[in-house]
Amino acid sequence: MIEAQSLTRRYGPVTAVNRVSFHIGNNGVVGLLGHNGAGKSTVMKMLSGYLEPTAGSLRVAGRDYAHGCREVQRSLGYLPENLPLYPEMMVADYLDYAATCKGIGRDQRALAVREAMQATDIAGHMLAKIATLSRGQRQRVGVAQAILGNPRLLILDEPGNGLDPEQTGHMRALIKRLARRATVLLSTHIMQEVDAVCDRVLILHQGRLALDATLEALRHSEALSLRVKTASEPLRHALELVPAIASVEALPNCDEYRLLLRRDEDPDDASAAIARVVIEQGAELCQLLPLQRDLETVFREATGGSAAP
Ligand SMILES: Nc1ncnc2c1ncn2[C@@H]1O[C@H](COP(=O)(O)OP(=O)(O)OP(=O)(O)O)[C@@H](O)[C@H]1O
Repeated sequence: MIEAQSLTRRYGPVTAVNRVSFHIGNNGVVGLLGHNGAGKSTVMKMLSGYLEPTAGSLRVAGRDYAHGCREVQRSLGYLPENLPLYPEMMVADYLDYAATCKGIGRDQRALAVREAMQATDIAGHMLAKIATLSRGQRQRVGVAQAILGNPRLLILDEPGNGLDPEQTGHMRALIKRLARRATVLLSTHIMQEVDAVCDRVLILHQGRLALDATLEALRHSEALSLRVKTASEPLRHALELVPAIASVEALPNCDEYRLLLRRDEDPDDASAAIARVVIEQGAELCQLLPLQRDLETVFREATGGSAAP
C-alpha cells in the first residue's frame, strides 16, 4: 500500500525527516512512534499529500506521488494532528461537507455520514454545533471525517488524543475493525495503544528510522522465567550446565530464576531440558515461561536510551 524510499523533508535548515524508507502492505495497523519533534507528523503529512517531500519517492496504492496525489487523496482518510473544524457547523453538516470534499457522490453521502457517525459513536451529537463539543467528541468527529467512504488507507495522527478511558477502548476496537479492510498508520505517544492495536511499529528518532519491526519480534526475548517450590544452589549449578542456557540469574527473595538462552536456541527444546533438570534435582516446578520484552525498553534502546515519549 505504501512504498517510501529515502523520504526526506526539510523545513529551511531543519531536516525533519531524513532518508526514511519503509514498505507497508495491505491491512493491519502500523504504529509510528517517536519523541516530540521526531518527524512523525511530517511523515504523515507527506503520505497524505499535504506536504511534498524535499527528496525521495513515495508510492501509495501503486501511484507515484511525483505524478500527483489527487487520485490517492480521494481514497485515503487522514486525521491530522490539529484538524481544523468549523465551530459554527453542526456535526452532521460538517461531515456531509467533508464527504463532498472527498468526492463522495450525493446519493452515497447520507449513508457514508451515517456509517462514520455510528462507527465513531458520535451520532448522538449529530445536531450539535462543533463549538459545543468536548475535546474527545471533536476528536471522534475528526476520526469520523477520516473514515468517510471506507478508505483503503487511514492515516491517523494521534487518534487517541483527548479520549476518556471508555472512548479509548471504543477507539482501539474501531481501529482494529477498520484494519480488517484498510491499512492503518497511526502515530501515538502511548505505549499501551501500541500494545493494544499495532501489528508493527516504525520508530523515528531525530528524523531517521531507528527501528522497523513487528510487535511479535520486538517482544521476543531470549529469556525464560523459572519458578520452583524451593530454590537451591545445586539446582542453580545444574541449570548452568544445561547447554542451551547462557546464564542463570537467581532473583532475590523468591524461588525464581531468570534464564538467558544462547542465541538461536529453540525455547521449546530448552524448556524441555530445563524441566528435566528441575525434576532430576528433586525440585518442584511451579512455572516456566518465556519472558517478553516490554515496549518501553524497546523504545529506549531504539532511541539511544531516552525514555518513551
Ligand atoms: N512548518 C514547520 N516549519 C519549520 N519546522 C517545522 C515545521 N513543522 C515541523 N517542524 C520541525 O520538524 C521537526 C519534526 O516535527 P514533527 O511535527 O514532524 O514531529 P513529531 O514527531 O510529529 O512531533 P510531536 O510528537 O511533537 O507531534 C521538528 O523539529 C519541528 O520543529
